[in-house]
Amino acid sequence: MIGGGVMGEAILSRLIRQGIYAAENILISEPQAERRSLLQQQYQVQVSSDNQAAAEAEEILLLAIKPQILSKVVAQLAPTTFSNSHPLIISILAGVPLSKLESAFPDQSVIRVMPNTPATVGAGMTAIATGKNVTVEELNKAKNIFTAIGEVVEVPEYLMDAVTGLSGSGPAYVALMIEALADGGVAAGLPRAIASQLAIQTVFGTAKLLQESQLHPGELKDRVSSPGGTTIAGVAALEKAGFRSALIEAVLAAYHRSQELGQ
Ligand SMILES: NC(=O)C1=CN([C@@H]2O[C@H](COP(=O)(O)OP(=O)(O)OC[C@H]3O[C@@H](n4cnc5c(N)ncnc54)[C@H](O)[C@@H]3O)[C@@H](O)[C@H]2O)C=CC1
Ligand SMILES: O=C(O)[C@@H]1CCC=N1
Repeated sequence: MIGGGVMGEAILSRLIRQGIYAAENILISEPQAERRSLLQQQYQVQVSSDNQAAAEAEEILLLAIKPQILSKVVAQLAPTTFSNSHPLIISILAGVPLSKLESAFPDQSVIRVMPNTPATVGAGMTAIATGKNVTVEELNKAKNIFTAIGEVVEVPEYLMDAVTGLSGSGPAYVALMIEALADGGVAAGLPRAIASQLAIQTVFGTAKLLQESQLHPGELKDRVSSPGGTTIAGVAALEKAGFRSALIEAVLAAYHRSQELGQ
């Protein structure tokens, strides 16, 4: 793995916990010394400050750096890096298209994925788009990795920026909503800890109910909204504040930023 940050850690921690990879078979190249020691102490993975060491992986090379520095990182790898090894290259970089990845790693199998941070607890959502050199076996290997940390969906590459805007960035939108729900509870007199517990479990429970019942979200909203009751008063306040359009605009803003990052 090149890049041992938030998302890299989310993925490796779950893969180790699920027994998909043994810690000793994972090498993370990461320039921040404090990140290296945290990853080594917490997960017993191998760490290095040398990307070349990580790039010489035998099976999988997972790129988990910021999209803005991909070119710099690739330029620093030896031209002979892949002369003796052909790892499956998996990129989690927002916005970076397969065309750019394949020109950075000519003749290598490249897969573009968009995971998200709930992968840490095995509840991730990952979309996969495959490059032109990828075999069925390699695709299945990538699917197995990301299935171990949550749900997986295969999409055509042109949808990956939309995926990034929704599920890639989505945990931040939901966290913001949970924080605001708890604030509402505190405003109504609840102690912070109880307000947070109520907010988190309400969002978790509603998502679980929708996932298992296959109900349309609008149907669930109607079932909760008793005539003349409390819920419809809250829903009316949300509609007045443009809650829906705010979320739609958030996804679109992140989608457009993902497109920009891929330029
Ligand atoms: N944070 C998230 O929820 C998600 C992030 N991603 C993608 O994951 C990638 C990493 O994002 P985060 O983990 O959030 O960022 P981060 O900043 O937490 O992690 C990036 C890591 O790369 C390291 N780094 C910097 N320069 C480097 C170099 N030259 N060589 C090797 N490592 C270097 C940094 O020290 C840092 O630890 C990005 O491309 C992002 O688009 C994708 C899905 C979700
Ligand atoms: O904010 C970002 O750019 C990354 C990609 C999706 C979630 N975090």
